[in-house]
Amino acid sequence: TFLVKNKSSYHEISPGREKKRLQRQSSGSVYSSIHGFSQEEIKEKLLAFPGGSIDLLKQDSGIAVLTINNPPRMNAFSGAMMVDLEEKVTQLENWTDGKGVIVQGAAQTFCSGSDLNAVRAMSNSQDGMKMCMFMQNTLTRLLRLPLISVALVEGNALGGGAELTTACDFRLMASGSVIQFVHKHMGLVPGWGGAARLVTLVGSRNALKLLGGAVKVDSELGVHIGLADGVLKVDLDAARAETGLQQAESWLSQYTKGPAPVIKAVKKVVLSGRELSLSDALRTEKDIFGSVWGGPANLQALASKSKHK
Ligand SMILES: CCCC(=O)SCCNC(=O)CCNC(=O)[C@H](O)C(C)(C)COP(=O)(O)OP(=O)(O)OC[C@H]1O[C@@H](n2cnc3c(N)ncnc32)[C@H](O)[C@@H]1OP(=O)(O)O
Repeated sequence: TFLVKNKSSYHEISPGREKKRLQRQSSGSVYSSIHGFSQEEIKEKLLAFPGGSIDLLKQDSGIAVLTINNPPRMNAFSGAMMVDLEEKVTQLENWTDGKGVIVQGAAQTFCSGSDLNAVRAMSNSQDGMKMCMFMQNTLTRLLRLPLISVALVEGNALGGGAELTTACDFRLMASGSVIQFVHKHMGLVPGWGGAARLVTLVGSRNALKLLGGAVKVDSELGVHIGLADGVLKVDLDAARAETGLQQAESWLSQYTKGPAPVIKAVKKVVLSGRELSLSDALRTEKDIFGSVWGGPANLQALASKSKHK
């Protein structure tokens, strides 16, 4: 009963609105002081809820591993982890040699969303809105990184954890794993940008079914509706079996082979095509093209007279 999305839809935006949107996009974030939002004020409040960490491992391969690490709470996001994630995204934005990033949960489960203890303590609507704006900013910057990103989903990705998976370019699901937007059961809707991104990924009708029914999306359904890009193999021979992370790294490396400036340029042209109006995307593509034309990788390819057989 789910729609299989096979083409994107486009809509027109007025020039004034588009200009404002582009200005905001150039900083990567959605909200700033012009929206009455203070990043530092909410950071201070979030830091009152400690526990867990977000761990970043940058590897020589150009692929980083970002781990949501709070196993005693099924990798739920404490306030401190929200702040930590923002800091790690800043580090990834500044990683010159980076090409890709894998987002995973510690201890073979992805993430169970917001830490419910922090949610209870911040249940007034002002704090909730500020937390929502903070996480939208961070997850939007994660999706806009000039790196190809993959969510490696093992175990459960629930609530905010499901939203986090949509802030990556791709999702790989282990068999037995589940992505579930449980928000309705909590009397909520997604607030970390997950609904907007879900509509882009699976279309509005499938998104309505997933949110309205709080549907448990397993790997089969995930692939069917285009939410998941692949299923991790289970090899019963433990000696030969690759871990989920190893499989995700080899899957991602198909797309990250080559010099970092070229891979970053690939991500940037796709990002502008995804987010901008056609004429703005074309102008942005021209600028990005200009950044690689005549560059070292381009000159080397020309000198080697390579054939693409
Ligand atoms: C805009 C953001 C919206 C949101 O993200 S709202 C939060 C949505 N997430 C949830 O409601 C998840 C609730 N948790 C669950 O459904 C289950 O715990 C879950 C993840 C399926 C795992 O089930 P089980 O394997 O049976 O394990 P369990 O229930 O005994 O959990 C182990 C320990 O983890 C804790 N935990 C799990 N999810 C949590 C959360 N989100 N916040 C805070 N603590 C959480 C759980 O309380 C338990 O702790 P303890 O061992 O009882 O001390």
